[in-house]
Amino acid sequence: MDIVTAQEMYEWDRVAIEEAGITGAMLMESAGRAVTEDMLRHIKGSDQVVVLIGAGNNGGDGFVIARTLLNRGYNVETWQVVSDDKVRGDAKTHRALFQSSGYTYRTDLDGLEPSLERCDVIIDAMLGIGVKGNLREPFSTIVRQANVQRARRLAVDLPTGVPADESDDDIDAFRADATTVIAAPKMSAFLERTRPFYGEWSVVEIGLPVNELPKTDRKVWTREDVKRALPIREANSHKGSHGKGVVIGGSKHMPGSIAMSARAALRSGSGLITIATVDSAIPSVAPFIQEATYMGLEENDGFATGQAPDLSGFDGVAFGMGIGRDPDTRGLLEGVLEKVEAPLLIDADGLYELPLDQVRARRNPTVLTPHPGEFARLAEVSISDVIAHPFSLSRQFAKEYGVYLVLKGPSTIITSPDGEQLVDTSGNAGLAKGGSGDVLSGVLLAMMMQTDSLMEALANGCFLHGSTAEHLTVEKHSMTDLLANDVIEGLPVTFRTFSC
Ligand SMILES: NC(=O)C1=CN([C@@H]2O[C@H](COP(=O)(O)OP(=O)(O)OC[C@H]3O[C@@H](n4cnc5c(N)ncnc54)[C@H](OP(=O)(O)O)[C@@H]3O)[C@@H](O)[C@H]2O)[C@@H](O)CC1
Ligand SMILES: Nc1ncnc2c1ncn2[C@@H]1O[C@H](COP(=O)(O)OP(=O)(O)O)[C@@H](O)[C@H]1O
Ligand SMILES: [K+]
Repeated sequence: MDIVTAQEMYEWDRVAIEEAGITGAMLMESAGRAVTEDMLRHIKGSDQVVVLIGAGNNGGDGFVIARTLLNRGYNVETWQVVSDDKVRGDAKTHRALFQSSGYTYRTDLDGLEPSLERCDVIIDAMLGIGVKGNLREPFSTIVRQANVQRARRLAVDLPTGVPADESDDDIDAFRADATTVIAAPKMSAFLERTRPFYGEWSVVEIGLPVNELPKTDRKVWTREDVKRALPIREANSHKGSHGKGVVIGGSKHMPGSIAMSARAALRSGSGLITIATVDSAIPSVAPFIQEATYMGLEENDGFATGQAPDLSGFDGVAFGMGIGRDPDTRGLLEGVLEKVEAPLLIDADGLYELPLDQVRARRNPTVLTPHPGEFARLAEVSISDVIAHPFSLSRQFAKEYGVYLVLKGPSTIITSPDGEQLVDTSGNAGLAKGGSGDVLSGVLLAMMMQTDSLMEALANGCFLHGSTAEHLTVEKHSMTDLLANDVIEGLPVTFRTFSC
């Protein structure tokens, strides 16, 4: 499923209208009808519905929605919140259709608040992708009034006040319980600051000529994508067919991280996993992971040091989990960056003082898996910049350093060195705990060794990790008590949902 910016959406509309010959009014009719159909899940026959209509085409959709609901016998009050002369083009056409169907709308805004207080459902068709900057009156007052009502709040395309794209503006917007998105999700549905305004969202098809539309290089990675792309275990496979991987990390006082990464990699189908860690950590880790083999690293004061060991013969390497930030570890990291020819994943403390020039110089794939704080440090920007502009900063960074970047968060954005982006929305706040990232690194390492497409491998890994947290918090745990180790032990159920 493509993710669009406002500009890309306008281009799709242009192609539909100018090249495919679908009229704007026709598109608005199908959009309004498709949105109504979707919204009916949230509307009961006895509900009093208020439809709020603005000046642009989002408002035009609102006239179609109001007419469709009225035609079907629902109780609807329709409010155009701008003066008549502001409504133009296709929206004006649909207002005329609304009126010629025998329906009336109100514009006396003094009476709006009591209506909002009385109603059961508020449909927001005030502003869509055309919003610019902070809300002006009367929108800001109406949004404030709507947001405090007990009524269910449903938004058309996107909640009024939420921009479609990345933005630095403060957000004052309609707080939807659910949003019916037209044709394709907009970037803001995945951004930390704007995503909560959407509530639960769904996408409706509106009759755009899908095969003629310019492709975007940004997509949501869905369960169907995972089903198609997950590696299949052939009946006659042997352990070598599924990857021989090594996880390098851990320190005397942090032996747990590397154990979790290794265990997650094994649970995710790796053929063989070697744990490379400081000698002093091996006795505490080994009893818990008998399936792994071990490689001792030289240590100084409990931290790994010395040269990189011989890592030829491995199909994948993950570096950094629990390795600590001791300056003496740097030589080991530099050796790994220089010598490893297999795909190399770097996470956690491995990202702390990462020599980016050396990363750029690598001829083989490098995957970096930062959370926003780690990425801000790597890209030399503030965390609030990362939160506001994760798509563009990720793309810029991945292209500049030639890396696969997995920027973690409630929506995880995976970017290839040529700028293609996949977004994983699985997971929940149960994962906001120490150790979740270590588990993810293990799952990703296993996936990287079992498929030719690194992008698909990374997206599959993120999805498996996140959807395991989702099913565990439904069936067995709460978001409060869920631990990283629970996620590892929950992976088998996730895999089983894909294996039949
Ligand atoms: N054929 C199509 O294109 C289709 C489009 N579709 C639908 O159209 C929607 C996009 O429509 P759109 O481009 O008309 O923009 P939209 O968001 O309705 O409003 C623009 C108006 O808002 C105003 N305004 C802006 N910022 C403001 C602010 N801060 N505070 C207050 N006012 C502000 C702005 O005023 P201006 O700044 O120009 O004075 C202008 O009057 C899209 O989301 C989808 O729902 C579907 O029907 C499918 C077919
Ligand atoms: N609120 C959330 N919703 C969905 N996923 C989340 C949420 N919080 C964290 N995660 C996921 O949990 C993992 C946390 O990784 P990271 O921050 O590196 O954890 P740690 O450093 O504690 O191991 C990432 O995969 C991230 O996407
Ligand atoms: K809207």
